[in-house]
Amino acid sequence: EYSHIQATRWNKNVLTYSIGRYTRDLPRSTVDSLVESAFSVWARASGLTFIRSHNRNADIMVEFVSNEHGDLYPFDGPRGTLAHAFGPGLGVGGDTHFDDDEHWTAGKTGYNLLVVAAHEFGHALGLKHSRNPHSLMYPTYKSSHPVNLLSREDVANINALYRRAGSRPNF
Ligand SMILES: CC(C)C[C@H](CS(C)(=N)=N)C(=O)N[C@H]1Cc2cn(c3ccccc23)CCCCCCNC1=O
Ligand SMILES: [Ca+2]
Ligand SMILES: [Zn+2]
Ligand SMILES: [Zn+2]
Repeated sequence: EYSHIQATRWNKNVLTYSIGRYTRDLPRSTVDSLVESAFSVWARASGLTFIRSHNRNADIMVEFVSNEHGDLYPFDGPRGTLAHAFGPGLGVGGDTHFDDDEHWTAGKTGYNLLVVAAHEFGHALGLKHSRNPHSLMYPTYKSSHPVNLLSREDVANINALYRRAGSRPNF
């Protein structure tokens, strides 16, 4: 079990991710593109770069698992908790798990993978929950979010954590 060295933010601008176990609810290519889209939501707002890798020592491991799955946070069957993500750090840091007892979809029925993944990756980057129901980081699932998912508050919070990483100084 990793001794999870919890950090408040990543100390690098380029992060790798790898997808392990998939869900049977969606074609793999659909999962790949929804995960990529969820990362790009945060990339646009933070200046961070996310690169997909195919080995298990990526910064962020993305997996669909159910019930007991090897960390201290077993899932709970259908509904209830939909997913969780560890905050920035070595080893298990950033790792994101989706409860495969949920019905994952790319649309309005079931739980929309893009919406949930974008919320989880917010946690994986170091964001906490927001009390603003319009925020993507609100603690409960909402199927309807604006097209680009992030509220002004989400953008402000990710900017506070990663001041537009990689941007040029304005002189
Ligand atoms: C915001 C999500 C994408 C991620 C969060 C998990 S996390 C760690 N990443 N913040 C989540 O799963 N929240 C629960 C919160 C929740 C709502 N209820 C629950 C009943 C039992 C347990 C949890 C819940 C009431 C019934 C509805 C259950 C289905 C929807 N579940 C939720 O919205
Ligand atoms: Ca569940
Ligand atoms: Zn887990
Ligand atoms: Zn959350």
